[in-house]
Amino acid sequence: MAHPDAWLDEVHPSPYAEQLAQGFRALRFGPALEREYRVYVLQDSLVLKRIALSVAMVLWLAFAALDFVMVQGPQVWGMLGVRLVVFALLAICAWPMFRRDCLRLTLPLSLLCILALGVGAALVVGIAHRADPTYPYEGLLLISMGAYFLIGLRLGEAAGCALLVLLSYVAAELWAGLATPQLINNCVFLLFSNLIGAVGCYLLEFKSREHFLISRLMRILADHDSLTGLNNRRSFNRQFERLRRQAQREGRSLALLLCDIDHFKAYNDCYGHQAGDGVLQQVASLLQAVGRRPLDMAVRLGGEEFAVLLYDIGHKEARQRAEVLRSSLEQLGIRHERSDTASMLTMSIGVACFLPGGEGGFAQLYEHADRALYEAKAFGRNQVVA
Ligand SMILES: Nc1nc2c(ncn2[C@@H]2O[C@H](COP(=O)(O)OP(=O)(O)OP(=O)(O)O)[C@@H](O)[C@H]2O)c(=O)[nH]1
Repeated sequence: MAHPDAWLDEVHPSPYAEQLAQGFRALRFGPALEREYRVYVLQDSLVLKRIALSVAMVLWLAFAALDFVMVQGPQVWGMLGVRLVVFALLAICAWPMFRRDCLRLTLPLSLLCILALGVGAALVVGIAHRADPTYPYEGLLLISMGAYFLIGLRLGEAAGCALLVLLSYVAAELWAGLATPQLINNCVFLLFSNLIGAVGCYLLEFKSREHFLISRLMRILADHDSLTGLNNRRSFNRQFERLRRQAQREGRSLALLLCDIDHFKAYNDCYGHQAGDGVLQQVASLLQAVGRRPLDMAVRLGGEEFAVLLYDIGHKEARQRAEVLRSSLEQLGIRHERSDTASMLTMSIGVACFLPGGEGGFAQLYEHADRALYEAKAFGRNQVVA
């Protein structure tokens, strides 16, 4: 039976596959992936954080109403004062949290809100316990569980907040003069609840990290050809439109090289399909070398047809690059005794260009390059037509 992680071989080398194979029990990736994951978590939990903040504000007001019912005496005004300050702080945090461009602020604001709720609740309990030691303290549990499960914090952040809330509670109870056995009992209860929260939060974060890595790998698998590792037609179609718009915006040109190996059927028939696969991989490496800048793109369109999209390159230079590509395959000297064109494997290339300010879309550029490729084949193969 195949090893359950055998599929990772298909996406090697990839930092996501390597991290998945290495494991992440300490809930930490390598520095670059860790940065990417943190941005992903922030984006992913933004809606959750907004909902949690709205619910917290409503509940906080409901608890304020409950204070009125449960506590008779002047302390209620102190409790309400604390509730009011915390509510005002939540309202101030809510404003940037609901703006579109708030991503940078969401983590510090979430931490501030949960700490304000926790320390505020501990203070309210302390004020109440000075007069009535039977006043419930379990609201603190809700806040700790919210930190662990509700607002999309990572384990370290959630546990840090819950610990500070617990310490504030102890300080408030010492100030209130709560009997030591009751304080110990309450603290043990809160500590055990924190333990359960931390274990649950660890498992959630572990799954979230695993999901992050697997979803990135799935995207790579969906966008790349498994034999050559080049982009496939689907990602080419999608990214072409993005690059075309960028080229138009920046007044740059865009060149498309359509490449087709000559007499590849005959090569397969003569040397076998596996040797043919090896050749496709070698050709892919040549294409990658030609389209190696960040905005270039090397693609396997299907079978023995490839494309290279070159950003910010004019007609003349595109033709030169195509010529380099054609001759680099020739120079590999892969024997092809059944070729009518040459004694070695060759390819034909059609070139077309989008010039700044030019009209037309993908279909038009592709049609021009395809026509040029057809001519290269018709004129005898192993050549570039632009
Ligand atoms: N080894 C291998 N062969 C493939 C793969 N995909 C497609 N092919 C083969 O590529 C060949 C393409 O043949 P044709 O379309 O007739 O083209 P050609 O023989 O190169 O002829 P010209 O393009 O006119 O020079 C077919 O024999 C396909 O079986 C692949 O993944 N691996």
